Amino acid sequence: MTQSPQAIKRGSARLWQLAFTHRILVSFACLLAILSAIFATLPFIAIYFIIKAILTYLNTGIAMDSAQLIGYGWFACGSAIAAVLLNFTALACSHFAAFKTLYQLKLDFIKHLSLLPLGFYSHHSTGELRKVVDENIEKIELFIAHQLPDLMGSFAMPIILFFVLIFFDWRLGLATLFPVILAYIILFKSYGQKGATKHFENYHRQQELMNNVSVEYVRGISIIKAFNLTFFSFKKFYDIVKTYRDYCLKITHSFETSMGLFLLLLNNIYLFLIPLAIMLSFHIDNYFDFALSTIFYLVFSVSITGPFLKLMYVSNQLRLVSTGIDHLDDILLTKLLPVPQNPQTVQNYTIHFDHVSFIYQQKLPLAPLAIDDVTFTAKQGTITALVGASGSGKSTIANLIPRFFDVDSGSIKIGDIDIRNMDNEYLQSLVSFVFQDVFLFKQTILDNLKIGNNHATMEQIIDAAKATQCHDFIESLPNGYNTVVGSNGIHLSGGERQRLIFARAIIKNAPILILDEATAFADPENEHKIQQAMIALMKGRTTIIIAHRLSSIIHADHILVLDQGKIRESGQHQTLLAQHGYYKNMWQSYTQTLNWQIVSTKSED
Ligand SMILES: Nc1ncnc2c1ncn2[C@@H]1O[C@H](COP(=O)(O)OP(=O)(O)OP(=O)(O)O)[C@@H](O)[C@H]1O
Repeated sequence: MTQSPQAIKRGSARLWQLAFTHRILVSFACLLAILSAIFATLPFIAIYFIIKAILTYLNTGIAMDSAQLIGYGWFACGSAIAAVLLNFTALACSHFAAFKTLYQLKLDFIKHLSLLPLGFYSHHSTGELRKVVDENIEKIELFIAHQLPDLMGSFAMPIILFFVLIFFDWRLGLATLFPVILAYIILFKSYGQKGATKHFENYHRQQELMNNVSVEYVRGISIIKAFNLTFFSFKKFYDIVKTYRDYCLKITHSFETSMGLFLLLLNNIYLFLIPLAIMLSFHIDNYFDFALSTIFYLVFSVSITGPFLKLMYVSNQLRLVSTGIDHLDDILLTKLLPVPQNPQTVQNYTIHFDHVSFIYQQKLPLAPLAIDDVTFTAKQGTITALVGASGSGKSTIANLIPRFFDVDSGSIKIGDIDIRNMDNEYLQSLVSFVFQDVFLFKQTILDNLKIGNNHATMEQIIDAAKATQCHDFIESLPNGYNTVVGSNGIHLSGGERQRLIFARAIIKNAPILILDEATAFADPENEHKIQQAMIALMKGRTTIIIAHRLSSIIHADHILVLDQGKIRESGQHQTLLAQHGYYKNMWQSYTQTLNWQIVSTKSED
């Protein structure tokens, strides 16, 4: 089912493409649904003949043929049962096809997500992705399993009705069909009205946005409580809910008249039928046949409403599901990073940036360069520190090395090989990335450490844990390395979690380390332990460290001072200080802040 972007159709065309993925099964389901619709009309025909027999008896006194009447009765029952059974089998087939399609689609989606560049996740929240996976794919399943057979039955029904209605008395038939046709003209006109499609699209997008923000809101509830914020102070959420409500109202208002008329006409067909029957009654010769037809049409008109309402409901759903699919495809169409034809491997781990520029929002004409013509070399086994003000481009440089994004110009090489010429899995195996945000899975500590390397021996794991100052606290836990993180009140401090992540990186044993220095957990004991863990981690690796405290990088082999995406100064700590430039100013501000902390602490004493 995985398709090239060009092969993917949009909107309802795409929905049909998906619906008929399992063509034979779905076609069979549709055929059975149509047959079920035909069988569902047969009891009415039997009823016609039963009424005819009764009226003939009342009119002429000729005795009714009871065997024939019972035959009609059995025919009506048999047809109704056949209609139910056919519908049941149609639904069984459509469900089977739907689950198969759903399964494949989810697999494709998850596979695609796993292949997307990691930078994709900085633009898409978990709430958004969850909605796309859960809701839109579920809607497709619902459409194929239920609504498609309904739609086929509902499409077949008007055609069958047309012939049945015209067959007995074409004038009464047209009088019955007239309000139905009028109802649909009114409804489709309102669908086509200016802005209706836009309202639907906006409604859908707003629903998605509300979903994302509500996830954010729930996640941030502790902060709201801690800062004693009221619901209304969480303005973003409130505004989005309000806008969503506005779109709901807009849609409701734009369809309120047409929908009202639609329902009024469909539910009151007799209002057209009876006056016409009265008018015609003055011009007919055979009252008996005419009365019979009129009764038949009055009975039959009641049963027409159901299928037509279903048709309306299913076409609405079709529109919603199609919009949902477009959102799904927007993600499926996100370009994967190009894969090299002849992937290369490296001989050494020196990183070289050659005139690299990068922009995040390429689609925006005036979007600034996050990285602007950056050139530097981080020699194998050395420590390169990135310093600079917030937004100067430190994280961007770090993110470009494992190809979270591809550069817009220039190149990044590891051991003289352009990273775009490497197999992505191979590149990831070369780099350990240690983020500030520490994320541990709700699994055992051992499992969390083994994420670094599933084949690591217990000895290697313990060695890594010892080097990063984790072993002692792990041993003190009730089940040691088999303690589940977050279970039974087991809570790890921020510093402990940070050190576990360091141990995991050591276990991965990648030759390149990208380290986003943690600024939290800076109490003296923890800081000392974290420093020791960091030294163990950096040993022998080509390290790029995003430094937030200048004191931690004074021994770095190379310091890059960034300013607005450009390298403003570079060199070692002492060399940079001797230049009396930007770095010196940063250093002075930094040391002043430290002194201020000491002074203020003293003054408090
Ligand atoms: N995902 C993103 N989408 C769009 N722009 C981004 C994204 N991430 C960063 N930027 C922009 O790119 C520029 C460089 O950001 P970057 O995160 O690299 O800076 P930084 O020096 O690491 O900042 P900090 O120290 O605050 O983390 C900034 O202008 C930032 O707003």
